[in-house]
Amino acid sequence: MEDLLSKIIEKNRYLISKGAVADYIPALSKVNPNNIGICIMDVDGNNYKTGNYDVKFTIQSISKIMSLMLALIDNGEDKVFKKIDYEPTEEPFNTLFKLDFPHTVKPSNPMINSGAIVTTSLIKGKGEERFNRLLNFIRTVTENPNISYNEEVYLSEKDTGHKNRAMAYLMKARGFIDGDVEEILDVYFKQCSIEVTTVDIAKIGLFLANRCKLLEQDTKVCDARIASIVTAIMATCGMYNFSGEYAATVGIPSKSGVGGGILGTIPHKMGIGVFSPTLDQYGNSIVGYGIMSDLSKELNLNIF
Ligand SMILES: NC(=O)CC[C@H](N)C(=O)O
Repeated sequence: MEDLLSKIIEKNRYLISKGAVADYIPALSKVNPNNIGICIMDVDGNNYKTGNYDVKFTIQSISKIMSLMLALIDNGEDKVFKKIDYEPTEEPFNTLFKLDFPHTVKPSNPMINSGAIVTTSLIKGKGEERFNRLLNFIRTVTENPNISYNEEVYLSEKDTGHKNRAMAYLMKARGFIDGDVEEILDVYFKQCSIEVTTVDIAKIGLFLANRCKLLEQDTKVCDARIASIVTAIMATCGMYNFSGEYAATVGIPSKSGVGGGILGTIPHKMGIGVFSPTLDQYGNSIVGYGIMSDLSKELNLNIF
């Protein structure tokens, strides 16, 4: 298996130069573009790791599935989806478009930034407590108590996240979010700067695949319904406005982040973590997409 994973990495390495690291968050432009890592964990307890699988990167939008899980635990499905829709969009992840349309009453889905900011606002807790609860939830699911956030990336994003700030204030003005906008944005920026490895995100994928149960301990952290909702939203919205083509060509419910990570989950089977920092025009890892396509074909993982 490791041989196959190494071959897949080498086959896709040429794609590094076809993409670019995210530089709209200045601190992200400093990452080494040449790292490529894969980690796969299945429900039988097998782990396979290759390449730079243990290099840390910022979780970015992959955090949106964790905040969604916690918001669902805190509020229940009905309350959450009163505030955010379940629907895919053909707009990019950072769009403001439609938020001010007269008939719009909520963001399209929790995987684009506007929906994710609303999701974060639904996590219970005051001030630091909200972020700490999310961080602890991520530590529990990854079984990695050392996970923390990257202060430089957090400050860089807080400093330059004008578009996120604009959409958050617009949503506040339109009554889509309650609470203090700056406080909510602060949690959002911090959650995006949490550092993980492919092992950590593969573990999250495995947790979803195992219906919200930690594999080794056989402990149920939350209701299996939450895994079902989150996996469905990953399959339809997880790769932004590339989600349709990705579902048709890869067929693995996945979530990407501009840090270069892609998390895949195959219900009842396995979790996959892939990392390579250069991105395509949608903000998805360009090598990561190549690797996920090859894994899907070689291991027959397409769920559709
Ligand atoms: N696509 C992403 O990973 C976006 C997350 C990033 N922190 C942002 O808000 O722009």
